[in-house]
Amino acid sequence: MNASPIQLSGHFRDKRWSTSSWRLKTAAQQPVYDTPEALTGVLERLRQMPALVRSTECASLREQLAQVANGWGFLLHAGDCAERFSDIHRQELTRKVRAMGQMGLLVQHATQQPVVQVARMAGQFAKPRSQNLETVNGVQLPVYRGDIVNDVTANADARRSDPQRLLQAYLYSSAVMNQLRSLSGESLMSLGLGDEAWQLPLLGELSHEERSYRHVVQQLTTILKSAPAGAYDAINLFVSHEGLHLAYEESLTGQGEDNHPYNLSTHYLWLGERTRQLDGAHVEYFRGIHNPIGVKVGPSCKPEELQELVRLLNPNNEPGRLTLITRFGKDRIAQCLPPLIEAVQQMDARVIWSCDPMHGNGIVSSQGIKTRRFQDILSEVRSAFDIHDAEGSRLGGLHLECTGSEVTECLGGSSDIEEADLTTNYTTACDPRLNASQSLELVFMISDCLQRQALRGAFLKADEMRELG
Ligand SMILES: O=C[C@H](O)[C@H](O)COP(=O)(O)O
Ligand SMILES: C=C(OP(=O)(O)O)C(=O)O
Ligand SMILES: [Mn+2]
Repeated sequence: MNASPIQLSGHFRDKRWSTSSWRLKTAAQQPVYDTPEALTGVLERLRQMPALVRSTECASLREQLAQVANGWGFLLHAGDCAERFSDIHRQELTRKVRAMGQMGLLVQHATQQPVVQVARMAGQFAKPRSQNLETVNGVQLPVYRGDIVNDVTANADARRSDPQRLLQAYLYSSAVMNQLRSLSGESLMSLGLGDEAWQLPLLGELSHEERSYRHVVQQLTTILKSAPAGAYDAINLFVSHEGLHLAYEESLTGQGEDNHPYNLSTHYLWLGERTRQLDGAHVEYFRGIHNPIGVKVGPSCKPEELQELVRLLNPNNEPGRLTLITRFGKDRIAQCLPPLIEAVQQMDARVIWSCDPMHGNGIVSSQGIKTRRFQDILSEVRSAFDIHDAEGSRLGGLHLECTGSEVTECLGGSSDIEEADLTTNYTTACDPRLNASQSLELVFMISDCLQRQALRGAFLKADEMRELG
């Protein structure tokens, strides 16, 4: 169901879009290459490469997201902050897919509605940074900008922007896609969902939470064992990455089967908090592609600015096209979110609201390690549900940085990670991720909120059905 178009204000209305029109604008956060001819050659090669996704898959995701925007279902969007070439490893990928699947099952169990799962995977290689330079052991170096640009190792050679990495990023993405496609439709059980996979280390044998978590897992296990194949646990992941490195994104943009332009390297892209300038190159690129897209919204975003972004990115007000991914931090959400919800309501814009409780809750440990507290993450998600409820809106998605193994990057949770534990298994190249048990625990801890919003969705759906007669 399409809503009425949103009146476009301002300068974009008559301007022609092309895959390269972003080049006429200022592009923030782009790497500088010292061998431009090598870059040109690589981009030319990328333009000839096969698509990694079909535009029909992007369109199907858009339709599924339209249901979510209309109040039915939930978007679970999760994965690494920064994928690494060296992490592309069969078993590691299987663990990530299994963890996503388990989170999806918990959401589905709580909501009894479809869960649309989008992984930050198969191309999440480019990172925007707060600073261009950093000092490591007294030496000043360019920052790490993701494996698509340079290497995280702290020396000048590794940190040089290398155009060949664009081709490597494409090839690694295609290897990941290949594994995901080979698993598509398989039963999650086939990835091993025994007791161990569901363990939350330290909830405490007799605590109320442990008992009710056990109960949910038992119910799920019974359902999974008796459900017809694929009914409840089929692996069905879409992939996404931040659309940051515009020359790369341009090279992999082509005509879809419906004749519209699509980014054919991934199903879904999002625009980052640092690159969503209204007159910037990223907004220009994003407005022309037909993939479903997201935009990060942080504390600096003013209501009128958000309205303009919504107009530019979803002028026809199509549900499923645009997700607003808010990331304020647990202490700022109460102040920042309500005026933005009201601004979007005023326009009657059909968007999905998703909560990213990771990027506003970063802290630095006493040993100088980037981390986040499980409790802060949980607190922002709970507040997001409450605020949407109070505003007559609906939280339709959750955006997490997490992984499938037991890393020690975020503090707290049932694995009770303390500052001193952070170095035990800290492997992220950028931001700290929830480990597998912290991710399950987080989703379990918001089951009550999910149930509540699912009920709202069910009422909305019933209204819509009545309207349709
Ligand atoms: O993933 C998000 C950003 O790239 C990351 O938070 C930036 O980190 P920085 O502030 O260390 O540059
Ligand atoms: C860069 C990211 O987030 P943000 O743009 O919200 O800072 C991210 O999601 O990794
Ligand atoms: Mn991040």
